Amino acid sequence: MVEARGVRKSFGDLEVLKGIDLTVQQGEVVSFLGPSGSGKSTFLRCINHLERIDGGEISVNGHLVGYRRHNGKKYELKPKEVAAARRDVGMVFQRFNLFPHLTAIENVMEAPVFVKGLSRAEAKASAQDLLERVGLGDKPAVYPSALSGGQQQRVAIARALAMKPKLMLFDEPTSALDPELVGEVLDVMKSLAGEGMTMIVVTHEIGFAREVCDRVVFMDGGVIVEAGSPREVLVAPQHDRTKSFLSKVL
Ligand SMILES: Nc1ncnc2c1ncn2[C@@H]1O[C@H](COP(=O)(O)OP(=O)(O)OP(=O)(O)O)[C@@H](O)[C@H]1O
Repeated sequence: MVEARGVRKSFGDLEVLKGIDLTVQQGEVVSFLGPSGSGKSTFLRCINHLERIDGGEISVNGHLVGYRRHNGKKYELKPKEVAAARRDVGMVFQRFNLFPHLTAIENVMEAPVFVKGLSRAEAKASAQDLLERVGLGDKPAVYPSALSGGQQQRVAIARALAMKPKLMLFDEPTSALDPELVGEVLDVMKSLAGEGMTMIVVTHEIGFAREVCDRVVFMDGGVIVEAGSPREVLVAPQHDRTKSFLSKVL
């Protein structure tokens, strides 16, 4: 589903990604752990066309991110093609990013109506199903300001699912939540994982990484230091940098 080779990215003189290689199979759930500033969010944003990479290649579902190949040559995607490519990918951010002037159901309907051109009735029915799936079937008409952080994040997950993505990216989805609300969001993510969704999750929730993820990637200083099963990386890490990080967070 995701194939990254030698991905490099700098902001000015700051080299944030120094050659990332990663393959994520369909249905796999991969978590990214690492210290603040190690490049985890930047890598996710590169996968979703939110940042342009400076070197290497990423493909999602067989399509090169940012480019298409024709007769062996690479051509930069036009904005319309980028929009089409992004439909394969749903992303959930730390700070929900809901439209404050739209109700929960309108937030979920927005993209299917305006991007996919679905009728409002069709979009509304499937948005209601999605709200039910995230445990908010009774809140369609509520505005974000009247929802808790956990509820807003669950609406954000429903909104990302509304475009029927093949890959879901989560960028620290529980970091902005009060501790008592973290579990309800993780439960929704856990059930998505159980349904076979391919997911990449940047998180500081070690328990989620250990119990739900197929693979854990530890990143530091713009490189993948080690990757493996949750047991390999979290219980018996090989590298001092991983050990030192885990000793601070566990
Ligand atoms: N748009 C940008 N312009 C300039 N520098 C940026 C930009 N985005 C990220 N950076 C820098 O890139 C580095 C990596 O940031 P990134 O957000 O990817 O790290 P992270 O591992 O996700 O950290 P955190 O866990 O704190 O979110 C940081 O030093 C950050 O300040």
